[in-house]
Amino acid sequence: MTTTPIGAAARPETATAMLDVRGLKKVYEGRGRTVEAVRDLTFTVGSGELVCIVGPSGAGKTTLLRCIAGLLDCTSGEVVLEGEKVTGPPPGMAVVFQEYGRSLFPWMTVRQNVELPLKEKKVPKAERRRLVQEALEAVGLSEAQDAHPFQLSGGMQQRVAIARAVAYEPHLLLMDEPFAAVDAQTRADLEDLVRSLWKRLGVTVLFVTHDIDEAVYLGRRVIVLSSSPTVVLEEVTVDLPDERDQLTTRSLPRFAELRGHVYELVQQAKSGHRPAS
Ligand SMILES: Nc1ncnc2c1ncn2[C@@H]1O[C@H](COP(=O)(O)OP(=O)(O)OP(=O)(O)O)[C@@H](O)[C@H]1O
Repeated sequence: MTTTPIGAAARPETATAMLDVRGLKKVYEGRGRTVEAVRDLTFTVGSGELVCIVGPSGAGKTTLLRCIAGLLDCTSGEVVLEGEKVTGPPPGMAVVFQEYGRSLFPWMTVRQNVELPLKEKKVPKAERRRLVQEALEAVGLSEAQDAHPFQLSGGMQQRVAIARAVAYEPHLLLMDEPFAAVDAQTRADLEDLVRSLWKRLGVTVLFVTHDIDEAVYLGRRVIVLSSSPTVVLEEVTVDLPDERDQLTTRSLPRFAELRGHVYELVQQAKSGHRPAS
């Protein structure tokens, strides 16, 4: 029985906006085909928040992340990061993709992979060494720094990708279905890793996932997208205790209520439901 209503989240009034997505629209055009992937998306992510985005397959989640990351031009609307309009990959952002196998360089060691963006950022050598060491320790991979990616499990490779993003000291960390390709146990461990890094480093995280349980477990807020052409269906506040662990949190009645609510929204989205404008 629901005792506390679940509803649209209040905007984080107190938090400074780290990310502002305003009226974002993306239409793909080419080869005589036009696809309106994202119709009109507006939302804010406050500094230090961990926000998850869920939506049906093809809802435009990857398109949205690519626009935020400055890898894709939006058709209209804008993305503003820390007050600056995004027109290309911004310096304060790091992205972790689903395909860790393709995002790591196989000929480089773990340490070299993590260090590479820092070299590009022209971080001095001693500072680079410290950042790489700290990031590898944070993801539990200090021992594997001289290994090559192919010598590691999928979960460990994804930890390397996370370490690389963390070492870069981003203000905003974008994660695009980062755990979709790992087994359930590894996924649970990586979810806890993301929460602990988020709490420890104070980084703002925008996490895209297909998995409703994962979104509710990780986020303080879940933004549910409609099916394509995409708009925000609802922003759900996750009012679960901040101290989360896989067993206790997932057994809470409130967790079940929130998961049920987000599940219903995603089902509605699949059947083409759109919010009243
Ligand atoms: N480069 C492209 N050219 C044309 N259409 C595209 C392109 N990339 C994506 N699309 C279309 O845009 C829509 C949204 O795709 P997108 O990959 O962003 O969705 P998604 O929510 O990330 O999907 P999934 O959850 O299945 O990964 C889809 O209809 C897709 O076919």
